[in-house]
Amino acid sequence: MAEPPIVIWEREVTQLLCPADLIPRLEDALGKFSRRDETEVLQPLRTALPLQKHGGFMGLMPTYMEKDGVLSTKFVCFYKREEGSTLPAVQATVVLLDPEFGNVKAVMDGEVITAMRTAAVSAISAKLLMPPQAEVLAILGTGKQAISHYRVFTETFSFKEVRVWSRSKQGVARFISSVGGPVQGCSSAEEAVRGADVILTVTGSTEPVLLGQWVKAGAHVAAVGACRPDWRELDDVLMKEAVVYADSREGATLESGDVILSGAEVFAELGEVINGTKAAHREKTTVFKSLGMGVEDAVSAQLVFDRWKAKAGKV
Ligand SMILES: NC(=O)c1ccc[n+]([C@@H]2O[C@H](COP(=O)([O-])OP(=O)(O)OC[C@H]3O[C@@H](n4cnc5c(N)ncnc54)[C@H](O)[C@@H]3O)[C@@H](O)[C@H]2O)c1
Ligand SMILES: O=C(O)[C@@H]1CCCCN1
Repeated sequence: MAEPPIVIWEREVTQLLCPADLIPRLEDALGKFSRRDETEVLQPLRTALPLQKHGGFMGLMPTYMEKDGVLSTKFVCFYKREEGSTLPAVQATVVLLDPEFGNVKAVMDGEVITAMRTAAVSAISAKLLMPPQAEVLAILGTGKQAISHYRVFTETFSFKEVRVWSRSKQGVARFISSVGGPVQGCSSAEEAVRGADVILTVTGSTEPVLLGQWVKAGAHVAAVGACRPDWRELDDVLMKEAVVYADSREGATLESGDVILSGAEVFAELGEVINGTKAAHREKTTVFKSLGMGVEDAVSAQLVFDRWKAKAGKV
């Protein structure tokens, strides 16, 4: 009889995950994914079940890493929320299974995993693609992803200036008090991004919030929101001018409104740059379109599980 699954929830996941540990594991996972070796990473395109009545979707994100012995699925519900809504935009749970016996080993909070791994992958895109001596970071959006991105980026890089914009002044004020570090609130997205070397779009917007005419030549944009074919964060000018990278070429061409509706070509996956099979055009304006992948959740959940067992003396 298999042991009942352990439950590892938000506080413990937060204590067990840190960017310094996550980033190398995610770089390894992105490279394995882009090699398309099914014994390394088996990750079908996620299922997105429409929750019509509530303006959302339930995503099912299975991943199997045969060589590493990792089997997981993330269940994630994500919604387009109206301004002033107090409902969460994203709710997630990650299940880690034993691939040989099929039993569930652990059930974990997916909020912290999603927030941390998404920010860590954006940081990997910046490591590879931002201009040398990048000094100014601009963040558009002030929610969960904005906070995790602020924390990972300020731990990983040393920017001289960090700016933030939100569609509400209250959002900016809440963000500044949440992060507890140096950041300048801006009254418009244009004010935040003009002259910035790295721009993070982490909004729930379905229309462009970042216009190409505001973006400095050679800047790097990590676009995290707008993960549906008819949702946008970036305008056509930026998508046409930039060299576009993605976590998954298939994900971007089937799920990203910024790619689909602009007709932009995906030049490379981050994993291809990590594997050395595609160039990092740091000298050009670059966009990393992040959709999110199950393999990122799988390696994050395995790290949490390993750390939990070590802490409980169960290695
Ligand atoms: N790429 C990935 O792997 C990944 C992972 C998780 C979430 N996401 C996406 O990232 C986005 C942010 O997620 P979150 O968890 O931070 O959500 P959140 O609700 O915590 O924050 C959303 C932020 O966007 C702002 N916003 C919402 N609608 C807007 C609009 N129309 N114009 C301008 N700003 C607007 C909100 O004010 C808030 O500051 C969502 O679109 C979510 O689906 C992507
Ligand atoms: O990969 C993820 O976790 C996110 C969930 C929200 C929609 C975009 N993808």
